[in-house]
Parts: sequence; structure tokens; C-alpha cells
Amino acid sequence: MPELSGPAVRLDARVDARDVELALTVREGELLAVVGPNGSGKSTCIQLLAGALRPDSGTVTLGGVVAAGPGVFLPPHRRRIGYLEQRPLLFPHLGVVDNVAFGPRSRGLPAAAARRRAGVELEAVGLAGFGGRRVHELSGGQAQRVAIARALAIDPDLVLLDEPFAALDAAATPELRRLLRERLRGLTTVLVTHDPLDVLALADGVAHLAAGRVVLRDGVDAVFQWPQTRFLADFVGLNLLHGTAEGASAVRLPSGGVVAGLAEVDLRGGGARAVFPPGAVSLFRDAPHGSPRNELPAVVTGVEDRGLVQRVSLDVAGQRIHADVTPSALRELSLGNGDAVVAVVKATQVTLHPAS
Ligand SMILES: Nc1ncnc2c1ncn2[C@@H]1O[C@H](COP(=O)(O)OP(=O)(O)OP(=O)(O)O)[C@@H](O)[C@H]1O
Repeated sequence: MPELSGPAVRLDARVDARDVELALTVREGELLAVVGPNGSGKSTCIQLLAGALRPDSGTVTLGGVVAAGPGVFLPPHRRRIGYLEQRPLLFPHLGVVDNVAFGPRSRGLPAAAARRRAGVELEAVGLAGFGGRRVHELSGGQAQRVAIARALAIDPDLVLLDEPFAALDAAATPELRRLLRERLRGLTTVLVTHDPLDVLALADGVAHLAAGRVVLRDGVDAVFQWPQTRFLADFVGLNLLHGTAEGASAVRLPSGGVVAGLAEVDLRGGGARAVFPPGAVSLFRDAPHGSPRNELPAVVTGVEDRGLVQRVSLDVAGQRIHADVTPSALRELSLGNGDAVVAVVKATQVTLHPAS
């Protein structure tokens, strides 16, 4: 079979007035998370891809087609892009099914076929039977599901997600993340987010933007274990251990240890990650007897004074985690680099995620 030529998305474009110059590629079927501080260029990135903004120089290539470049500019409706924003922005004068059918219809599908397609998409987001509803009869979470159905009903070449859960109440978010994870499988996607859990649950890779430039492009595991910038370290703020799923509620590390936790999504075997905050880790010189908790043999690789807490960096058989301990606990343990310790974490403080 011939190799697919080039990435699904290639952005290499400059917007003079914003001093934004972004260069990045996204592989076919990859979900790339774009993160960065306020004003770093995340929205500009989305606008360039969507066709809401024309670059002053450079090119935007989508599926091998130049969408923007010297003498070329495809407006949004000529790009096959599924767009999901913080707010669902449904047409208030149309019913649910017509909101979803609008895209396929305006791309030339006959009315009946477009409505059939809309029905399939609504069913896939758990809203079978909601087609006849009015938009104002939906909850915030249901409206966002309709927006997902609408975004995917056009068979997009590229899906853009701009803080898709930011406006939802926290209780609705895990279910929607699960749904998006399932619905986006195999679709090339760019996700802008301020939430590390979105990155964990959805992303294959991460692009870190600062001052209008891509300063780092890395895999999710690497970003969590070895954040290369202060921003990323603060952004992730969580420990991640990579391994393979062991049953429904544990991850087996390559070194052999097992970390039990709580799984939001069915792990289904294969790669899996255990995630927990540094504050959930206690350190001991020797394994505490009879503890039902996760115990991980580790070696101290550094101690950083963070004011109220001391952040201890630990090597767990080649993977890195952090423990936040009080200054007095650190003094009691009198820890130094190279010391062997046992890191203990309660299973209820560990969440487990499938690794894509
Ligand atoms: N409409 C605009 N006109 C001129 N400059 C703009 C405009 N929108 C954004 N900028 C500038 O472009 C740069 C990138 O902004 P952008 O909105 O892309 O950042 P962002 O990462 O999305 O920020 P946030 O997290 O606050 O949404 C910033 O310096 C910003 O001030």
C-alpha cells in the first residue's frame, strides 16, 4: 500500500499584528492538545485552522490541500472542520435534529438523508429520541452533546475543540470526556485546554505555546513525567505512572509493581496510566507493615523548597514522580539524593486512564 504523504495538518503561518508565528503538524488520526498561558496564541491557532483568520505569511495545509497561503484562502465553510467551543451555540430557531442536519444539508445532502444522518449522530451521543426537542429544552450538558453530534455529522477532516468542557458544571464533564474520547477515535483533532485531565483523557501529543510560538511538542507521558518548562510543570501538577492494565482497577508497571486505583473509563487491557497528586504520596524509609495501600520502591533524586511543602522528586524504576511533604516530615526522614524510600499512595487517590 502506498504511504500516506505528509501529515493531516500542517500549520506554518504568521499573523503580524499579533506577533504570532506558529509551526506545527498533526498526524492523521492524532489528537493534539494545545496548551499555554493566556495570550500565548492558542485561539489564534484555532482561528488559523478554522479559517476565521487569514495569515499574513506562511501556509495552512489541511489534508494535503493548501487552505491558506500566498494567493489562496479557503473560508470556513469550504473547509471540512467540526468545531466545538465552550458554549454549544446552537441555532435557537431550529429543533435539535435540524441543528445537527444543518451541516450535512449545507454540504449538499438531500433533506431526508441529512436528517437521517443527524439521527445517527444524536444516537451516538446518547440523545436518541431528543431530535424533536427545542434547543431551550436541553440542559447545558445535553446541548453540548448536540454540538458534538453537529460537529461530527459533516465527516470532518479536522475537529477543533476549544475548551469544550469549560462552561459545563463539573459533574457533567467526566461523562462528556468519555463520550468525546469514544467519538473522536481515529479523527484528526486539535484541542485547546487549560485542564490537564482533558490532556490525559483525550490527547496523544501536546504542543506548548508561549508568546505566539510553539516552544515544545511532546508525548503525553513525557509531558507529565518530565515537564520541560515551568508552565508545563505547573500545568500538569500530577504524577503519572505508565504501565499496562491489570484487571479493571490496577496498572502494572514495567518494573513489576502494581498500582491500584479508580478507573473512570473501562481500561480494556493494553497501555494504562495511574495518575495521582504529589500531595497524595507519603514517604517511608521502610515499607509500613500491613498497609493496604500502594507501595512503590523509589529513589530520591531531588528536593525543592516550595514554601509550605517540600517537593521530593523520586525515581520509580525509571519513571519520575513527586511527593509533597511537610518540612518536618522531611527533617524526620532526613532524606538526601540517592536515598531509597517507599512511596505510599492510597488507591482512592489514584485515577486510572487508558493510554492511547
Ligand atoms: N483580535 C485581536 N487583535 C489583535 N491582537 C489579538 C487579537 N486576539 C488576540 N490578540 C493577541 O494575539 C496574541 C495571542 O492571543 P490568543 O488569543 O491567540 O492567545 P490565547 O493563548 O488563546 O489566550 P487565552 O488563553 O487568554 O485565550 C496575544 O498577544 C493577544 O493579545
